Amino acid sequence: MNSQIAPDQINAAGHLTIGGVDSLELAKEYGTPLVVYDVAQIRRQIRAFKKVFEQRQVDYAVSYASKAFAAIAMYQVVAHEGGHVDVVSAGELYTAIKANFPMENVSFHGNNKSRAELEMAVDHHVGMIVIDNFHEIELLNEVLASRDQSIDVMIRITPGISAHTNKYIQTGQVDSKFGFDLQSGQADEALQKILASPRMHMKGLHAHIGSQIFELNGFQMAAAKLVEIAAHWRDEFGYEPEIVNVGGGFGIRYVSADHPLKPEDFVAAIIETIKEETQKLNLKMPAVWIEPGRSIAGPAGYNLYTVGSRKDVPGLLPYVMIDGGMGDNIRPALYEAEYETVLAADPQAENAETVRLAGKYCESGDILSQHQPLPKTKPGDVLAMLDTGAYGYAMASNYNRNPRPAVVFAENGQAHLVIERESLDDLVHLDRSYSQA
Ligand SMILES: Cc1ncc(COP(=O)(O)O)c(C=O)c1O
Ligand SMILES: N[C@@H](CCCC[NH3+])C(=O)O
Repeated sequence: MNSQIAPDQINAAGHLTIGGVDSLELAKEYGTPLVVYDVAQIRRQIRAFKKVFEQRQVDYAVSYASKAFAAIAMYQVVAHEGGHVDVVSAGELYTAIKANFPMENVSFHGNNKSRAELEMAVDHHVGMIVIDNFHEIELLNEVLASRDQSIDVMIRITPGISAHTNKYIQTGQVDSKFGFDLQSGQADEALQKILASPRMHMKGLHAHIGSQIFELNGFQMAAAKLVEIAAHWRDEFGYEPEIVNVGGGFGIRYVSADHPLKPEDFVAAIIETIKEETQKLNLKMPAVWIEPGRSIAGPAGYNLYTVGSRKDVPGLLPYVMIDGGMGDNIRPALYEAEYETVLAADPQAENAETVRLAGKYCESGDILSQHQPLPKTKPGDVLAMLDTGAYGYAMASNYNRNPRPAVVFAENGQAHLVIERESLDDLVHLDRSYSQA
């Protein structure tokens, strides 16, 4: 029995439902592999984050880190819930623009924003640029001057905290490509440059220590560090930040061995730390911004796959092959990420064996799950992999020229196609013939 499946997610036929829609019907109608979001879960999590701030009467923004899953429909849901978003590329910004997302609630991040990206952000009146390096300060000044405009900015600092998570998704340690270093005085220098620019309105400071973090301690240390810098800036430069942005990174449960705090409990503890530290240092309580990606998109997502072939080797775990794989979810291959999977037709069925769920890509590393207990499956059975909503479709590729899956939003018993499945023609539509002499 899978503890992640709530009893009300099983319908009278015994099938898994997502957003009140039968998962087998979804597979039949839209085909597999298919990404399905339970939209109510997205809303619930954004609301839970907002509530933590509202209960404490702290000014805030819940800024969804849209790199976790960016799609017009997703920006629309976040806008409807009153969230902000952070974007990290022209492509994410363009998608937000297409969704009519309120530009004043967009923050633009990135360690190597191009001039074209900064121009796009300025021309669309993006609410906040999170400045990452000295080159960007110069570029942004030039872009603003060329348009006779000004913009709100924050400084991203590297807090010097090594979060306990996969090293590929740590970002707060001293040796990181993101943000201004503290010890060497780079952050102070950046502040002075920005304060000296009449076109940049300095609003606050930002740190993000990494992703899929379970320990509270790292977040509290980062929050305390940000307040310490705020006090230092006040004392040294007469500048007091209005906003402290603590980033995202709140870990979620992928498998039953994971026991993270609720995402909103991480945030509650962070707010308390900021309150205590600002009181100690006699600072005004700043607005607190968070940037959760995974905790909003992850648990809401399900990947549906159809079982195909199978390979049994005596003494080894069988391979059960599915019609997707590393092209729609690179995380197991990249981070040894783990997931749980159930049989869509009977998610609480007795398990009969432990298998490896292998994708269809020409890579031995294309194994989505190394040890998944399942009932005995047969070709044609639909499997639902849980918690795939963050960095799954967002990191999808066309490796082996496989089309990327469709994405469906399910809510109140209704399914809506929000990203079409790529066609074979889509795969070649950028190709041009080469006429050989
Ligand atoms: C600056 C920044 N903010 C927010 C996030 C979102 O992190 P997560 O999806 O772990 O909440 C990331 C990704 O790690 C990030 O780099
Ligand atoms: N893509 C990573 C998270 C990176 C977050 C981006 N800063 C993951 O799947 O876990």
